[in-house]
Amino acid sequence: MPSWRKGKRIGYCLNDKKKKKLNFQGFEDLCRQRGYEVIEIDLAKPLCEQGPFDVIIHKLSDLILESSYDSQSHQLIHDFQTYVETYSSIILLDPFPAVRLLLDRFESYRLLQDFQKQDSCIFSPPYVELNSGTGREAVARIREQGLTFPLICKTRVAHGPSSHEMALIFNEEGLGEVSAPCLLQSFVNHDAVLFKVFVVGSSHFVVRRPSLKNFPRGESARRSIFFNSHSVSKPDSCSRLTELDEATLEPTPPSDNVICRAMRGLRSTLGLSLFGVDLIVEKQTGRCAVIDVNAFPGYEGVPEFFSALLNHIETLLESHEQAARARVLVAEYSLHQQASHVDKAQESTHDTNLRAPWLANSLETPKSAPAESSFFTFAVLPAVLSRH
Ligand SMILES: Nc1ncnc2c1ncn2[C@@H]1O[C@H](COP(=O)(O)OP(=O)(O)OP(=O)(O)O)[C@@H](O)[C@H]1O
Ligand SMILES: O=P(O)(O)O[C@H]1[C@H](OP(=O)(O)O)[C@@H](OP(=O)(O)O)[C@@H](O)[C@@H](O)[C@@H]1OP(=O)(O)O
Ligand SMILES: [Mg+2]
Ligand SMILES: [Mg+2]
Repeated sequence: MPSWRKGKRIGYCLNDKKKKKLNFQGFEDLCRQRGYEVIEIDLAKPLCEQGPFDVIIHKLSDLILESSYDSQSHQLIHDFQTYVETYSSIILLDPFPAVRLLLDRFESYRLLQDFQKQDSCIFSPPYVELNSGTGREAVARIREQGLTFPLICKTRVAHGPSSHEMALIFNEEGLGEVSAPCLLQSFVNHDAVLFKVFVVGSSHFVVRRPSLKNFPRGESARRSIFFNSHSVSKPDSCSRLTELDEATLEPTPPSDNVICRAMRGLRSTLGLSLFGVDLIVEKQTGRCAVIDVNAFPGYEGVPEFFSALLNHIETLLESHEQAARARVLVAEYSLHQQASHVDKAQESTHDTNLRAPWLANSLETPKSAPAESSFFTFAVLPAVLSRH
């Protein structure tokens, strides 16, 4: 067994629904077969009584969301965060600030807009944020930004049952029915096909799902359509809203190149390992649009999820161990340098019996050490490590 696997403990914290949907027991079994200890974290007990942990997997979106208005949840999240900061070697999948960002569509869509400026391989449809106010203000904002109908209205909060309640709006009158805080996004025709990209570390998996049908572009007299997103884009969704009115060819999935580039960029922009990205292909242009990003999604239709997750964990454990070993070697090298400075100093001060003040404490680092250590880290250490 490699040393980075030996005695390692993987903690997890998922609600019953998530455990059941993922059949998480299968993952526990896989981890135990490879020699890991797996611990289900009980949030009612202090973490220090349940640790130590090398890795923690969680979907604490409910609690993170509640922590902004509920003091008990705030305390739990605060204690959890303090614990992982205290034991900084713990690998947390995923860090709370990165997860928190995805719970707020205002924040995540702003980030997607910035992302498309850096990388034009995908785009994020234009939108306006409505913090408060009436339909009249919504009309003004839409006109100001030059957005055209139809629009899709999404709640600001991106997680939880009510976050999936949406509306399709076809005219200014329909804007009177939206309730802030929400976001109004340009509707992109995409032939009713959604590509869900499920990311696990550096791997990703693409799954095809049903999606909303095409609608004529421009303002129309149609009444707004209210729907729940889970009734249109789950594997077994069966809705009139996903039935195309016209016969069309199957849309071509986004190319591997586009998906790889976009996921690589999003992974580092978001600072997440476990997330899902919803992509659609614009009918008129063939461009690929990102319309949603979810933290730790369902991975439904990805039979490789557990093995990909464990591989990702093992890659992280191995690189953590390498980094720790490198730190030890740098420290040893630094001590060795100090010792040789001592020898030299003793030789040169032998006659007078004088010693440099910093030599009084042999653990004190001489001023030249950082430069030498960094030379050691970048030039010598890789060669040393490759021999270990
Ligand atoms: N800009 C858009 N243009 C066209 N269709 C869209 C757009 N945004 C969303 N949709 C459709 O609406 C559905 C729900 O939107 P979205 O993915 O943002 O909601 P969600 O509730 O966050 O979904 P999830 O369950 O994946 O978290 C999508 O699956 C897609 O069918
Ligand atoms: O079960 P969870 O609470 O994690 O639900 C997530 C759901 O997974 P599920 O498929 O297991 O329902 C995801 O579906 P897929 O993208 O994978 O289709 C997506 O809807 C997320 O937005 C949900 O996260 P939440 O809205 O709750 O933050
Ligand atoms: Mg979605
Ligand atoms: Mg979502």
